[in-house]
Amino acid sequence: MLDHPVPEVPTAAAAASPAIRLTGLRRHFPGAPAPALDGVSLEVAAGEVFGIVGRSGAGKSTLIRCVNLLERPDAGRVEVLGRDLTAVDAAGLRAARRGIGMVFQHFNLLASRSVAENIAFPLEVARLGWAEREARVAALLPLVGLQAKRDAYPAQLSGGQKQRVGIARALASQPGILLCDEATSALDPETTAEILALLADLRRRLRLTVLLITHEMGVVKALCDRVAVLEAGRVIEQGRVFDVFTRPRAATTRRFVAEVIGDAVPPGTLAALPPPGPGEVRRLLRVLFAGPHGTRAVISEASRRFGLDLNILAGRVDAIGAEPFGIMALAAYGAPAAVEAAIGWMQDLGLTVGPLPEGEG
Ligand SMILES: Nc1ncnc2c1ncn2[C@@H]1O[C@H](COP(=O)(O)OP(=O)(O)OP(=O)(O)O)[C@@H](O)[C@H]1O
Repeated sequence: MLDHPVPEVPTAAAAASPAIRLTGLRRHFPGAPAPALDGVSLEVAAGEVFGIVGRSGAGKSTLIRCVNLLERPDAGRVEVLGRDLTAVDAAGLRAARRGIGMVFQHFNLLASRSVAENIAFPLEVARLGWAEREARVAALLPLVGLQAKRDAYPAQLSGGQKQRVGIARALASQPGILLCDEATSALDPETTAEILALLADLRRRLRLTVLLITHEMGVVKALCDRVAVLEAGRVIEQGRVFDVFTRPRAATTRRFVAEVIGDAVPPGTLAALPPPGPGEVRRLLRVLFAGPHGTRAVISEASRRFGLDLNILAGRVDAIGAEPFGIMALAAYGAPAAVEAAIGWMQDLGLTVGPLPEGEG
């Protein structure tokens, strides 16, 4: 087990102060037509895993690099564990950076150094003695499952093994905060799942605060407690992963979550639906059930009680963390009053019922 400093029991005030607080960050690269960051404010609580998702060019890399000031914002504050890093001197910044580990998409290992030597590298830079470095490396290798690869060189490792080295190196200085810059984007799906499981395990064991950026909602779903969606340098939506996934507000967020939520209506489905019969309406609905019960029983009971035809266009029962949910796209056919009554009945049961968002299908 890694001899990792266990955080002191937080006082009420300390528990309330975030591990990372970004306020009004702006970064406009010279000559660029628009700012990469355009007033980003975020708080990451101690011990949480916070994901930032966005398309290519949204500003994710710039944002995460601002947290340890690899990138200096033009304006705004970067507070880590209560210290404003934009205001500290070079020595203060070096010390603060030792408390912030970083994992990179392309691993950034030194090819001429063995696994153990790569992991020890930041400790050499920090001028730790040999015995202490050896002890840290010996504790980290089993933690990332690389005991057998101690003396191997990066060229002899798979992508997943390389990233395990990258993670161990990031943890070598026993940081409380881990930044992950697209840590699984260069890996295949199976290896991605292994690395995500490793990060989840390490986060729990070492009580890490994790800030990660990704363009994959699957990563957010697997690992994060909260998520922010970045678009054109701005946060357009943020919240608990469960809430953002099940009730996305922005169109961009809906497109992102559709990848993993699986309630997207297959193309052409709506055009192929029959028209409503005489005296009937057709309502296209999105029904969300958050809780331990399935949606299907509710749907069939609504159909019987209100004499409706309910055509399921897409749907899925899933869970985010320990929170199960069911989500469905429906075409409801029936008398107008009966359709309204059925919607009211489902809402009374605690389901969220709304129109199918524009552009579906
Ligand atoms: N060093 C730089 N000089 C000039 N422009 C830059 C620089 N770094 C980033 N940019 C620009 O800033 C914007 C945001 O880039 P950034 O890399 O932060 O986005 P991203 O969301 O991480 O994208 P990706 O997923 O493709 O890496 C882009 O328009 C990019 O071209």
